[in-house]
Amino acid sequence: MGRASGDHAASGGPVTHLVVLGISGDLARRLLVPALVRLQGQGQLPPLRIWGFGAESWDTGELLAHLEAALREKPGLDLSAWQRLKGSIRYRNAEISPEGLSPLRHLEGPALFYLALPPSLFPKAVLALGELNLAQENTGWRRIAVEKPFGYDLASAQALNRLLQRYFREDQILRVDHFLGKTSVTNLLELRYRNPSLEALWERKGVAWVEITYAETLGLEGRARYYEQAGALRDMLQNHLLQLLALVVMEPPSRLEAASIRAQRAEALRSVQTAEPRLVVRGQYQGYLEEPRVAPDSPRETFVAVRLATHAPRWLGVPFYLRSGKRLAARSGFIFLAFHPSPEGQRGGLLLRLSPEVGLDLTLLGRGKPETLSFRLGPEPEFDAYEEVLLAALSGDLTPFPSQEEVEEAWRVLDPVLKAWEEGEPEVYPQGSEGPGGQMGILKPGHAWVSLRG
Ligand SMILES: NC(=O)C1=CN([C@@H]2O[C@H](COP(=O)(O)OP(=O)(O)OC[C@H]3O[C@@H](n4cnc5c(N)ncnc54)[C@H](OP(=O)(O)O)[C@@H]3O)[C@@H](O)[C@H]2O)C=CC1
Ligand SMILES: O=C1O[C@H](COP(=O)(O)O)[C@@H](O)[C@H](O)[C@H]1O
Repeated sequence: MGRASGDHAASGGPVTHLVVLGISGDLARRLLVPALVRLQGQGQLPPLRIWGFGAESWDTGELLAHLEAALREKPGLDLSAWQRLKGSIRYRNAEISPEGLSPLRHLEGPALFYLALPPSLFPKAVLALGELNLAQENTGWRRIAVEKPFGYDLASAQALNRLLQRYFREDQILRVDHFLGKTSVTNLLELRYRNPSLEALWERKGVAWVEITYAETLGLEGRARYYEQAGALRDMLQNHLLQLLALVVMEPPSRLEAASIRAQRAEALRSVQTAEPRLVVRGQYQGYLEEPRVAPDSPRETFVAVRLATHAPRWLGVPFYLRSGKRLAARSGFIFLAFHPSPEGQRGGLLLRLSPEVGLDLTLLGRGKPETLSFRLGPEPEFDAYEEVLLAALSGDLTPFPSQEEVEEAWRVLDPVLKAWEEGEPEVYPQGSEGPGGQMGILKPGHAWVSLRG
């Protein structure tokens, strides 16, 4: 690794350092580096110097070959942008410790430290960067991006926040939740903010229940080492799904800007009542125990469903059903607001499609059968979720990053479930199904999950 100080781009502007801890891992290969290449192709990146650290005993050439092989599998990616970007990447095989990261000691200029590491290494990484004084902004801004899951439970998340705050200010800390970078998710906020009339419907008088589902057909994708530690609750529910819930529950922000949006999301999460373990269901797909690197008696859940409630006056008495799982019948992410039934018992609703399609279906009742109007919202997304995350991180826009309070409130909601799950085991469900039958048991009478088969 060469010198890391006093760099200037050919244009004369200061170089931004992007330090990726864990650049040899799956996230970097499949999501972060392709996002960087696309941004490079669109001319969105400042002059960058990328310092990659990983546990593989490679040299820079070997890392580049590994990244390039993955990029070649991505259809439509502009490889000429990769040719321009790759010259700025340097790799080092090092331990995550002050000694291992010591080549960064004399880094000068603005820098983003991105923790693309197993979550168990986050504390070590923060400590190492802090002890090397890399949070100090004497020569340019400094930020740290911490991937999810942020902590393992409430106590570990609080400890990680304390450790971060020993070295970094809150506005230097970026807790990554890539769902907040999805256009389909930002659309939700825009929809509410730009259509104040919708707010009359967006509450208990208009809505009987809310369902938030993120179903995947994918399985472990070679991530057993991580998933065996995490499971569906920590992988999807604590972060992505509770953030979606916050965007539904919150009062619209007074302005579409980071401070206002983060404050409203935090307030919404604060209003959510602590989960009751009897209203949570965990499932495991048949065959999970035979996956490579999975313990033969693993209790890890690949599906979770929960019924939650909030004290927010707007939503008092309205149940929120959240679920996510792997190897289910369909890839389908959506938020469904079920309207109150007609006197004959029929129901309309508003379905916000998040994945794979993005849009909105409004079902209303007439004399015949219910009619559905489908809309697309907004233009084709300009950037994908990780592109948005990287752009925001590099520009210092905190909007897509949950605050300390948001992550801690989300853990507070789920902590009793983690404790209850120290005993018992998940219900097995067939691959390609709607998930474990037990999810029906948490619904209130007359309520139903939206079928994944459409
Ligand atoms: N992969 C994904 O799809 C997503 C991942 N994330 C998050 O991103 C983070 C990283 O995940 P992912 O890339 O999948 O994990 P991986 O296990 O694939 O990669 C982790 C990286 O950390 C390195 N590493 C592991 N142990 C050490 C060590 N002791 N010292 C130095 N480096 C080490 C690995 O090196 P080596 O490869 O050489 O072992 C690798 O570069 C996690 O927080 C995850 O939750 C978030 C969203 C999606
Ligand atoms: O963070 C994660 O998200 C993905 C699902 O998100 P998507 O944007 O790829 O649809 C999930 O597969 C993965 O397990 C989880 O870590």
